[in-house]
Amino acid sequence: IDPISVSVALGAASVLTGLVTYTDLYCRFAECCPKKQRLNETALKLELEEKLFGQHLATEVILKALTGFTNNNNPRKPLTLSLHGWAGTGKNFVSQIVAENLHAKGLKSNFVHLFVSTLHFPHEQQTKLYQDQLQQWIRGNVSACASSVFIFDEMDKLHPGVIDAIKPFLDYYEQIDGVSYRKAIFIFLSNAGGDLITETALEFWRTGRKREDIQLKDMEHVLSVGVFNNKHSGLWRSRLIDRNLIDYFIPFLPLEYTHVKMCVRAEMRARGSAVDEDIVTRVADEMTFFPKDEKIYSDRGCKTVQSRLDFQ
Ligand SMILES: Nc1ncnc2c1ncn2[C@@H]1O[C@H](COP(=O)(O)OP(=O)(O)OP(=O)(O)O)[C@@H](O)[C@H]1O
Repeated sequence: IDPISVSVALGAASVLTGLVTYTDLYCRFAECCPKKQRLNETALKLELEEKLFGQHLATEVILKALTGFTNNNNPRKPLTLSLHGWAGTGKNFVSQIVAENLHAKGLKSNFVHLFVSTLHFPHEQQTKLYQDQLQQWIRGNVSACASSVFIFDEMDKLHPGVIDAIKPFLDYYEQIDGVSYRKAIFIFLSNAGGDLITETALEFWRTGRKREDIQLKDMEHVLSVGVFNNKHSGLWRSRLIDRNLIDYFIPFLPLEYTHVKMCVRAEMRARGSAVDEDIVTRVADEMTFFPKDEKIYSDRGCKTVQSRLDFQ
C-alpha cells in the first residue's frame, strides 16, 4: 500500500466527514432545505384524524395526495391542491398541519409562503404587476428550495387572471430557465364552491344518508366546474382548470353542532384547562346555524370558537 495515497485518502475522508458534520450542525441551528422531501405518513394521518373534525374527505384526499407525491422521486409536475368550503371549516388549519409536516417550522419556515389575496394583491388595476412579482417570487424561492410550499388564501377574492401567471410553473415542464418546479406544492384556499358542497351535504342529510358516506366523486366534478364558472373564485375560466393542472379539488363540509363542540373541547385542552361540558354547550349554543328551518350547519364553522371561549 502506497503511504502517500493512504494519507491523501485519509485526509479526504476527514475533510468529507468534517463537511458532513458541519452541514449537520449548521442545519441543526439554521433551517435547511431538505434534499429529499420526507413525510411521516403515520404522524400526518394521526394528526389529521385527531385534530381535524368532520372532514373525512379532506383527511382522506390530503393524505393520499401528499403521500403519493412525496414518495415519488420524480414527480412530473408540482402538486396542486384546491381546498374549498364554508368559512371556519378548517382550510387554513389543515394547511398549517400540512406545512408543519413538510417543513418543521410550518408557516414560519423559509420554505413555506403564504399569500393572502386582500393583503398581497389588493388592487385590480395592478394585476400585471402582481403577476410579475408572483412569478419572480416563486422562481426565486423554488431555485433556493425545490420543495417549497406556496399557500394562496382567499382565492375567491383574487382578481381574475392573477393566478394564471403561475400556470407555467404548475405545468408538466421539466425545467423553466434552469429551474425545476416539479417538487413544489401549491395549495389554494377558497370559499368558492361552499354553496355546492353544502347542497350535497344537505341532500345527504335530508335523505337520511350519513355524512361519512359522501364521496369525493359526489363533489369533485361539480366543484371544479362550479369554480371555473364562478367569476369570484379566483379561478374563473382559469387555464389552471381547463389544462387540468389542479390535481385535487378538496371539499370541506360545513360543520355541525357536534363538530363545534369538538372544537370547543380542543380549544380548552389547548389552553390547558379542564373540559367543562357546561361551557362547551354554552359556546356551541351561541353559534348560529343554517339553513333557517333545519339549523344543521354552523355558519362560521369553528371560526369564532376561540373568541367566544374568552367570554365564558
Ligand atoms: N374541521 C375542523 N376541525 C378542527 N378545528 C377546526 C376545524 N375547522 C376550523 N377549526 C378551528 O377553527 C379555526 C378557524 O378555522 P380555519 O381558519 O381553518 O377556517 P377556514 O376554513 O380557513 O376559514 P376561512 O374560509 O374563513 O378562511 C382553526 O384555527 C381551528 O382551530
